[in-house]
Amino acid sequence: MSKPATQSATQARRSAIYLLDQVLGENRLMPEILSAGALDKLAPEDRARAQRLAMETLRGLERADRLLKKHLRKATPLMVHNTLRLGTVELCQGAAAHGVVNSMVEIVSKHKRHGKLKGLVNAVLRKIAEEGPQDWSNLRVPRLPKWLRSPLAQAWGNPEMLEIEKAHFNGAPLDISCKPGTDLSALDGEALPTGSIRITDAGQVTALPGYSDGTWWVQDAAAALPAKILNMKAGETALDLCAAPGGKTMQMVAAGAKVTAVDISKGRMARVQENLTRTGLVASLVVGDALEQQGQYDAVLLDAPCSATGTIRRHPDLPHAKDGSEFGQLIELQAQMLAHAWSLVKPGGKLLFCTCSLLPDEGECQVEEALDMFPDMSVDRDALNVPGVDAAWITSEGGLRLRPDYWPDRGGMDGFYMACLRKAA
Ligand SMILES: C[S@@+](CC[C@H](N)C(=O)[O-])C[C@H]1O[C@@H](n2cnc3c(N)ncnc32)[C@H](O)[C@@H]1O
Repeated sequence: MSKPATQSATQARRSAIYLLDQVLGENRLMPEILSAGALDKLAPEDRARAQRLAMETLRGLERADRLLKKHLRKATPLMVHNTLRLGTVELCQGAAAHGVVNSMVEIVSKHKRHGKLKGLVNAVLRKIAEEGPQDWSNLRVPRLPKWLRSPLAQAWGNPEMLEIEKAHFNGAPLDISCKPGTDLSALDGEALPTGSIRITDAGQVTALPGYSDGTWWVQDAAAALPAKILNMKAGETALDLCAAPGGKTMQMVAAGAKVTAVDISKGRMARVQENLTRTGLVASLVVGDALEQQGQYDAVLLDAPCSATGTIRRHPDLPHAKDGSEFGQLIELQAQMLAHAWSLVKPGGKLLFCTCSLLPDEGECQVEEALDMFPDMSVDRDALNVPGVDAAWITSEGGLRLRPDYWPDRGGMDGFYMACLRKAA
């Protein structure tokens, strides 16, 4: 028998609070917490709801804290604070007050150590229910923490930074890539200029038409561009060096290329296999280090590990769980990977370097340095001539810079950098 709706909503909220405790207290990223099985016992709808609630709270955290500050005179334990933050975000986004307040009071009252604070939760959330929704919309768009805001504002400018933060706050729609010739009209989405299909308020992905037929897969419109730019032809060989979960591998296989997909993570490679099985596409899979691969390929695609700062719209946990201390190591690894990837490209072949980062050090600068280092490397500017690419996105060294504040009326795109590098024949 299914649980009553209120019980199920409270369960989802309790799990959302757990996710917030882990991100904000233990500096863990949501995918890491989820892959450790944190929500496995929940029904799929409750699991989706818990994740959505935690993400909405992280997006609105600055506003929630500003509203709560008025009502909290003493420091509250993190779990109780996160309960109040979640309650505040839900109330300010229009959820029914009695349901939210009762549920949050029940969650805290059952907590072994903090049960005695249920009165505080009740009193504060009742006040927020009265005044919060109006105050909420007058507050500024939440800003990134300084450690990340400063380098990004320096790279793109202060007004642009505000637009990027607006895009982060708005979250991301669902974008879809498909096999060539697929009819996706049943999805009722918007056809984007670059060829992806965009669905707003998609709900559960696995319930969308065509999911089980495997004709399409989820892939942000920006993330779909590297393989479009690489433009593989039937029968050509390609090495996808950091492949999981396999979006770009699937695009290249669907174009007819013979693809070898490499990823260092066995668990993430299992997701590539699942995706290939569902879509009926075939590639050779190698679990291993990109730096240890050998051979010669018509094309190499290097989607290097990076700060992932271009994906904050979909991963609002990132600025809260990280502090930028690993950036230096990542930049060094990207340079090593780029150099090794270059050795795997046949004469006359090409390397597509990309990162889902907003930091020029992980994009433009990597390519500028590689061009200085390798005399047989040049940028293939003609490769950027694909439908929907705006000339304003092309950088001085010949790469493509994408930012979350582009396409503002369409719902934005992930931040990405990519360049197609051609080896002399
Ligand atoms: C940005 S994700 C790749 C996304 C993928 N290209 C797609 O389109 O679906 C980066 C991947 O690099 C992998 N990775 C990190 N270090 C690696 C290494 N030394 N060798 C191979 N893969 C690595 C990670 O496991 C992760 O799956």
